[in-house]
Amino acid sequence: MVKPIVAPSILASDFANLGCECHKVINAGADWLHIDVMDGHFVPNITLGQPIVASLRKAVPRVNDTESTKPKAFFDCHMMVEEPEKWVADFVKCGADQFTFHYEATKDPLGLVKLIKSHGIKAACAIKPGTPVDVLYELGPHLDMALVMTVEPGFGGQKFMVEMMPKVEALRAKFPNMNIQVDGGLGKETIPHAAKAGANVIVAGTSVFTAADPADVISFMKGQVSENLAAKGLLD
Ligand SMILES: O=C(CO)[C@@H](O)[C@H](O)COP(=O)(O)O
Repeated sequence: MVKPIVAPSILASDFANLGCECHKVINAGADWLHIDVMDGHFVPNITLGQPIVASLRKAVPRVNDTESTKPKAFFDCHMMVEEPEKWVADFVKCGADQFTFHYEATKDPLGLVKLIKSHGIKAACAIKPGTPVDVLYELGPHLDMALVMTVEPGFGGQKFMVEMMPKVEALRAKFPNMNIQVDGGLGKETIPHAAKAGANVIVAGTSVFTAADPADVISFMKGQVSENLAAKGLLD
């Protein structure tokens, strides 16, 4: 059983007002914040690192922080970096709740999952569009989440690749109770494909942060995911 989760990608936010931008989408119904970390090597772009995540953590406390009255969120860190092993401890320290590494970036995916979990946070693995889904079959039982990229990683605002949906279907068939995330080009027009295929964690940058009414976009996407999960008997 899984829940619908919408994770706005902060890459599409106004970085000069990052805290307020995050509060805006959390107040509009976002469950997680998706934090795209790019190193200029694994992908041809550079985004943000630990100092920004640490600052954001002060503005957006952890979900289990009962003392703060600020809007809270789960930090879903998507590490588009080479040698992801090197960054686990730093990102745990600056406030990550989940560390998603790329299957293509490591020689020892299972060892990395164990390392991440040994720090007490959740471990997830992403695959690029050209990577076959079956690389995740053995790793799946050890993962908290699998991420099927629906664009080439590196940039926001790209076109959703509907041809990735058979990967999502295959993962949902094998792992009915696992969080399955899709990332890239998701919005009101494309969510029906992802929801039907069985994705339950939806990353959406441009469509949420540039919307006149982010709450409407988030609730539409959650509604689509809920309906499809319910039809499969998997809605938590
Ligand atoms: O990881 C990435 C891109 O590499 C994504 O998280 C995008 O940032 C999603 O942006 P939109 O396609 O929703 O604008």
